[in-house]
Amino acid sequence: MGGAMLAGWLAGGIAPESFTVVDPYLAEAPAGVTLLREAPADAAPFDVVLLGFKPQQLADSAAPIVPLVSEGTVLLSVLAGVDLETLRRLFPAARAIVRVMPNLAAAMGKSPIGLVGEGDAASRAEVDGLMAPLGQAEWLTGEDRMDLVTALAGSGPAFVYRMIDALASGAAELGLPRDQADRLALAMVEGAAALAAASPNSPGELADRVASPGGTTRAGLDVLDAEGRIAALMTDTLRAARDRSAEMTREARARG
Ligand SMILES: NC(=O)C1=CN([C@@H]2O[C@H](COP(=O)(O)OP(=O)(O)OC[C@H]3O[C@@H](n4cnc5c(N)ncnc54)[C@H](O)[C@@H]3O)[C@@H](O)[C@H]2O)C=CC1
Ligand SMILES: O=C(O)[C@@H]1CCC=N1
Repeated sequence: MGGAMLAGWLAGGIAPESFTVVDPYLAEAPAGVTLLREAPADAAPFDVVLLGFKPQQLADSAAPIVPLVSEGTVLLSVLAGVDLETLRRLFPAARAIVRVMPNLAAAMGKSPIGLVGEGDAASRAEVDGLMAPLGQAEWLTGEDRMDLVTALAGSGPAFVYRMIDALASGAAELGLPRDQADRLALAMVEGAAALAAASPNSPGELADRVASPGGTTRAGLDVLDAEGRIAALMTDTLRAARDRSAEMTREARARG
């Protein structure tokens, strides 16, 4: 995820020389970006530090980063299920701590981004500026909403990919060659999403616009909508992801 954000920042015109990546395993960093295998022991604190490792690594990986975070540092975390309280306990000096929930489309400047954090208006404006090249950022009114936004914005692409795959599988099952079904399903979703993004109408309205009375689309929508199937499936999917995020938050707190 950190690599996708870095790609988005570089594509947005930020100089590669302004980034330092600390990663013990990453094969290489983009040209001009400094890649270190461990946090530098003697470096001055950074203006912005982004935590991008796995949530389960936080307790072990935080210590070498603590000296890089001072009263002048904005600490950003993309770690799912790690709350502000846990981050503040580990990084007491930070000027501001902000949880950021993007997805991999940040590399193309197309990510939804949920934000929640502490800090003054100046810190928030700084974070808004940093997020601008990555996609559409929105501040959440409470941290309790971050679990759900993690499910929707963070995990959401996987749910959509599963649906594209299911559409192609269904078309293959019904007779199309699989590779052709894959191409047509993907092109259809790309076009439908672009159209919806550019339209003043809601996706719900657009679905009804595609459906001619008594036509093919209505026959298909009737299957999706029967007994609230699609709505219940999506709600259950988001609920499971949201609840796992809440559970991870409790686990991270217990790890300290
Ligand atoms: N994959 C996704 O779409 C999203 C992931 N996230 C969050 O992003 C974080 C990373 O997830 P992914 O990018 O999927 O995992 P990943 O495995 O692709 O990236 C993790 C990176 O951390 C590095 N790493 C391992 N130990 C380290 C250490 N001690 N210090 C510094 N770096 C270390 C790894 O070498 C790797 O490059 C997680 O906290 C996850 O919750 C958030 C939103 C979306
Ligand atoms: O699956 C995960 O836990 C991470 C957070 C959101 C997307 N990937």
